[in-house]
Formats: sequence, C-alpha cells, structure tokens
Amino acid sequence: MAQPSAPVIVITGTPGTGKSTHAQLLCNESPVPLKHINVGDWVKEKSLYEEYDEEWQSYTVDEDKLLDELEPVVADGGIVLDWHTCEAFPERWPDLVVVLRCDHSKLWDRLEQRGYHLKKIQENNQAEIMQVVLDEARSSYPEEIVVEMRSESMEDIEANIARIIEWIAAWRKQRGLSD
Ligand SMILES: Nc1ncnc2c1ncn2[C@@H]1O[C@H](COP(=O)(O)OP(=O)(O)O)[C@@H](O)[C@H]1O
Repeated sequence: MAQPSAPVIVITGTPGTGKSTHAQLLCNESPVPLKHINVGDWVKEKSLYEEYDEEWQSYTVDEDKLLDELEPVVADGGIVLDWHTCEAFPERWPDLVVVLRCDHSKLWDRLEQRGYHLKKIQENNQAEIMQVVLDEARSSYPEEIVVEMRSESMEDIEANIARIIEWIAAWRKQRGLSD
C-alpha cells in the first residue's frame, strides 16, 4: 500500500473542550488535505451503536462496528479523528494524539450553553478535573505522540492549530514528503 502523504491525528478531550472547533479549523488551514471525522456523528449517521441510553442522553457505541468502518479510511492517512475518548482506537492508528484541556468553570458554562442536563454537566466536569481523557490517552499510546493543549480562549485555538500545522510539516519532512 502507498505510504500516506498526511498523518492520522486524534483530537480528543472531555465534551466541550473544543475538539470539533479545532478539527474543523485544522482541516481548513492545513496546507495538506485532511478529512475531519466527527466520530460521534459517524456513530449516529451509520448506526454504529448498540442502543440509546436515555439516562445519559448518549449512544452506547458498537466499537467493533465503528473500528471496521474507520479502518479503511484511516489507512489512507490525512484524517482528523474527533472523539471524546480515544482508547478504542488501535495503538498503530494515530501519529499524533492531541488532548484538549479546559478550566472546569469555563467547561461548565460551555456544557450548560449546549443544553446538557445537570447530571451530564457534573459528570463531564468531574472527568475534566480528574484528567480522565489525558490519562486514557497516556495509557493507550506512546508518550511522545500524546500532546496536551489548553483550549480556553481563541488565542489558544490559534496557537494550537499553528503548532499542529508545524508538526504536520515535520512529519512530512521526516518521510521525504515536503515540497
Ligand atoms: N479555546 C476556546 N475558546 C473559546 N471557546 C471555545 C474554545 N474551544 C471551544 N470553544 C467553544 O466551546 C463550545 C464547544 O466547542 P466544541 O468544539 O463543540 O467542543 P467539543 O467538540 O470538544 O465538544 C463551542 O461553543 C466553541 O465555540
């Protein structure tokens, strides 16, 4: 199989930390084509779930189906996987795992604006305080590919995107792909 010309980047973090905002902007600004996959949306659109959990207002994902669906897409590279969890992805998939972090009071406001019910806001807020997603990323992937980034302001977003674009250029250069 031909070597991919662009990496596979996972953008993860507690809901509301800014994954989709980052993923969209990154795909718009990257000089090499990248495709944004909002995994939560894929799960719904392609019915890759076992059931809908009324209590948590979320889908219980069928991980086997999800991975089967993603595998051929990921193999081509040039993908940004946007999901609030990352441990389901095989270790060999990502070249970079970005974990977005946000102050819990700012996160609370974002989730409230999103219309989440109180229990779901509390659960996510607690997870952010306990750095659940960061720990999950660190235990699932080599430490050198896991990068924690703050996402509390527009300046943070701009700096993070610039940093990821620089990283992509270095990734391509290492593989003799730069122009
Ligand atoms: N760094 C940031 N600074 C200010 N607002 C942000 C930032 N990141 C995200 N937001 C806002 O927070 C909300 C949730 O962002 P979103 O990208 O949908 O998060 P996620 O995909 O992680 O659930 C959106 O209204 C977005 O505009």
